[in-house]
Amino acid sequence: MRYAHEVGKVRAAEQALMARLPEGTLMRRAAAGLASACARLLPHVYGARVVLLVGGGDNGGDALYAGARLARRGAAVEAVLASAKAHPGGLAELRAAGGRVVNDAERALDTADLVIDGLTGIGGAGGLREPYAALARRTAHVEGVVVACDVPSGVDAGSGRVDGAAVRADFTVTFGTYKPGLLIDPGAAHCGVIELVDIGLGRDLPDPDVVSPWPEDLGVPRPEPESDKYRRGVVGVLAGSERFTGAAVLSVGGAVHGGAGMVRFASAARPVELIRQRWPEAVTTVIDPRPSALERIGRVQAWVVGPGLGTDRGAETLIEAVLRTKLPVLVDADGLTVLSRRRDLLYREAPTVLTPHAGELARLLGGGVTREEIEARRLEFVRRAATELAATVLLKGSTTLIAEEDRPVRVNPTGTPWLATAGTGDVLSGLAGALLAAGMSAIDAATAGAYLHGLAARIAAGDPIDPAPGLEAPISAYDVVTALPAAFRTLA
Ligand SMILES: NC(=O)C1=CN([C@@H]2O[C@H](COP(=O)(O)OP(=O)(O)OC[C@H]3O[C@@H](n4cnc5c(N)ncnc54)[C@H](OP(=O)(O)O)[C@@H]3O)[C@@H](O)[C@H]2O)[C@@H](O)CC1
Ligand SMILES: [K+]
Repeated sequence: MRYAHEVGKVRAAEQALMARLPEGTLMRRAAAGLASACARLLPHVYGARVVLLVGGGDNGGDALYAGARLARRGAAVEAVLASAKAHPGGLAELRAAGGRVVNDAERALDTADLVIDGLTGIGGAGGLREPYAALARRTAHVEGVVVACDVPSGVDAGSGRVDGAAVRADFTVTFGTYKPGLLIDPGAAHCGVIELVDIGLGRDLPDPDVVSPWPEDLGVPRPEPESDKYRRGVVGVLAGSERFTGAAVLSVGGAVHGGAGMVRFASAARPVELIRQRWPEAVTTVIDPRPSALERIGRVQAWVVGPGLGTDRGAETLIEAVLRTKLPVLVDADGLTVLSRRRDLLYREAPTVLTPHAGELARLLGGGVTREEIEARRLEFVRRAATELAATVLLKGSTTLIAEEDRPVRVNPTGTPWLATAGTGDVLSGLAGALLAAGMSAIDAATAGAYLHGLAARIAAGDPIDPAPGLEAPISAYDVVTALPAAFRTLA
């Protein structure tokens, strides 16, 4: 896992450690890490043109000390000061090493091989003011490599929020621990490649607030030689209606390719007929929306309910029946709309996974919360939703977040903008439901489901190893289903 801590906790850990170390030690460690990362990015340090963008806080201090180190190795280092308060010790060290302060930012940036963005770090608050904002914007036209010190300036370190101008870095060298804003969009998209420099915070850091899994953290079960279809998990899918049939096909597709030992599908006559044709491996039952409907379907280990189900009384009856069982349930799409008027159904003993996008979550939370507010403050709202709705909440978006009360929020590292297309959410519901039925915990099934879904989309859209922008192609939700086996194979 990659671990991230809220800014207040980073500061507390830094203070605890600083109290035991000679003054300035931490900044020197940070600057040494930053300078050596920059040196690796340059073909030659000697003779390279390096420009420092320096704000009035310690982030600027780090940049100045790193610049001094590069100057001592023969780089031509120029500093552009955005504030009259630039770190005095750092400035003195840069000058002593042969670096200089310049006023003509345009000229310096035009010819830079490498730019260190030291405008703001964890102390940045709100949208960037001038002249910081103009300098941040100007970095978009730099031909050299842009390296952000700790956090790309203009990105809110705690949340990833970007309010106006922000640096888009090729590399971000961050200190001590990741910050949530480096892992969550739009901030994440401003970081480029992130390198974590250990400055010794280790034992002073508490449990993380946000984590992002590596493939080896996912714990997706593999069938044992003696596994039969029941042991691998039977997932029940209640989806589709006479009017909406496509969502059912996609959800069952996600479940079939999600490793379920068996998929039981129950719905109205038309979607059942379609599933029989498209997914003959599913066991189907035509049901009426009655409280006793589940009895006819047979035994399952987890339920998926909602995609294409409609939002009428019949859909509500089925959702109520499923949520009254003692089995894990994943509710998606129309199921979420029904739940927004029946939140009473959520307070149950067995695990519930909700998979809303921001609009659906706004409806579920109620109280005047808007989609725009959720999109701007996704971390805060996913946490709040997990607590208020007593469920595992997977909030879809350009970075999918997964929250459960009293646990670090998980950030999904896979995905592609091409995933924002109709029907992909239905695939995720079946996939995560199959993982629930296989015995994974709610948060692990949601995390692994989001990971595999995002990776399958990348595989379908283009090159999964080097997804260079421009080389990817549009995908359909069905392409995501088809690419799921390739996504699973990467976990082997
Ligand atoms: N603590 C440690 O031990 C260690 C800390 N380390 C480093 O320190 C960094 C944190 O330093 P920090 O606390 O000084 O804050 P920082 O990020 O430089 O920002 C403050 C400056 O930005 C300015 N500013 C803020 N918002 C603005 C806006 N919207 N628009 C424009 N300006 C704005 C603000 O201006 P002011 O409000 O004062 O006018 C002030 O000048 C951290 O990220 C890491 O790099 C490492 O060396 C490891 C050890
Ligand atoms: K910065």
